[in-house]
Amino acid sequence: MSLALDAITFKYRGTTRPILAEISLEVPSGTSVALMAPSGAGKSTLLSIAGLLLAPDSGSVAINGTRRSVRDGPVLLGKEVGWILQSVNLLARRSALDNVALPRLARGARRRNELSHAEELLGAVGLHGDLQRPARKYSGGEAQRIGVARALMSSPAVLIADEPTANLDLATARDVARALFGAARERTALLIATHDEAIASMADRVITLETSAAL
Ligand SMILES: Nc1ncnc2c1ncn2[C@@H]1O[C@H](COP(=O)(O)OP(=O)(O)OP(=O)(O)O)[C@@H](O)[C@H]1O
Repeated sequence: MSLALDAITFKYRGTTRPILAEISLEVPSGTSVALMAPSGAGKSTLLSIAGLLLAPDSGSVAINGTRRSVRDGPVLLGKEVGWILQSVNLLARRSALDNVALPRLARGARRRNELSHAEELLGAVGLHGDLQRPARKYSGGEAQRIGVARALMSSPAVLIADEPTANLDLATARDVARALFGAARERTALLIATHDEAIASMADRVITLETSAAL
């Protein structure tokens, strides 16, 4: 079991009722779960808890069977836990290959191996050809694909995607999502929040959060 949330309850300070109450879900390795909910229902909050950025009031998070807390977050972030957000923040002047490989190179990995792994992952998300072009020359959809490859570079046990296609037009968003699901399959446990039903339907399972009257 790669990601397991058990009875997560969370309330923001100053609010009266929990935004999340007793939420449990499991994302086995190699599978995906899409989280859908109306705006404000707590998707990002739940993702932050799953990604060890925010401590729940009660309940637990386990990654690969080991219970983890926010204290583990800084160590596991970008390694066992990968993130993909709405904006991808690439290094504009560095190549697509460098953007994907740099986090690993910065940790002392061997350049040749890492560049070849980066090329394989960029291929898995549909980017082929000249990967030496600076990142600023890629379109929004292509940049987000580079972000997906970058997040997969450290072979994270868990990949958390918070509305990763929200800044793209509908057709591009769905293409990028297809690439994301394809590349993540068999590599990681993917938990993705989205408002787009077509994207959610690409996941192995869809979970809908009910709106909580938190405030
Ligand atoms: N730091 C905070 N302090 C107090 N309330 C917060 C804080 N962050 C978020 N909230 C509130 O908690 C609720 C859930 O927010 P969250 O961002 O998790 O929702 P969401 O489902 O991801 O929404 P969206 O789809 O619009 O991104 C919202 O009502 C939000 O205003």
